[in-house]
Amino acid sequence: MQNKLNETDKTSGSEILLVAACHLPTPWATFELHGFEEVASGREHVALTLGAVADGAPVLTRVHSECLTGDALFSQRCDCGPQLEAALAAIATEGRGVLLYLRQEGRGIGLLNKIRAYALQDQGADTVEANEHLGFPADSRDYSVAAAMLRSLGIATLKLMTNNPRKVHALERYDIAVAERVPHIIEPNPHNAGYLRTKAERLGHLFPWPEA
Ligand SMILES: Nc1nc2c(ncn2[C@@H]2O[C@H](COP(=O)(O)OP(=O)(O)OP(=O)(O)O)[C@@H](O)[C@H]2O)c(=O)[nH]1
Ligand SMILES: [Zn+2]
Repeated sequence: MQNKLNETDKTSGSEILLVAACHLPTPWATFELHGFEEVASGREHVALTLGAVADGAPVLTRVHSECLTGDALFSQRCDCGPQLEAALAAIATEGRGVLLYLRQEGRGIGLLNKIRAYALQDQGADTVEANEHLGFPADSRDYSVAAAMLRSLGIATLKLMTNNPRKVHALERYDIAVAERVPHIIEPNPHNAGYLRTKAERLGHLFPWPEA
């Protein structure tokens, strides 16, 4: 691990620095936690790995975008928290895998703008309309930093846990191969059913949306 510290990756469009790594015990497994800095923006991202991920075989992978409300505050407006837990559990069951935790909150618009978007949704807008009303695209995320982090960890081929085909294509654009898309579907609740329906109908997510 030590010899990888301070390694940079400029090949994917994002220059990153692997700053430090440590063990991270969790309820599912003791992962290795790798802390990265995105040089241009100073944004800090982390990766959790388990097992020998750099051996060339496809790696069970979750590329998770930050959702403070869902990941840390138990929000039921979205499916992020349960998806995060399910991904860590799946990697632990497999005994090998990686979870990238990317600091692109609110599909890239940031926490406070996401709260603005939620306020508009409280008035009846859907998640796409709310972003557009605020002057943002429906999804501003960029996966070049994800590709750089994967490369730094020695990972080139994924079994990617996602329902979002645009995430698959975005990673492939940065020369990360997705050998398999693994559906990552969470049972809906009464608060997120509309959000999941909009993701299916307007954002192209691949899951059957709940009946109204
Ligand atoms: N702007 C905005 N962002 C949201 C909203 N709800 C969740 N998010 C953000 O959306 C991101 C998660 O993206 P999702 O669209 O739920 O899922 P995904 O990552 O594209 O796809 P999966 O891999 O299938 O989970 C996180 O950064 C959340 O903070 C919302 O209503 N508005
Ligand atoms: Zn969320």
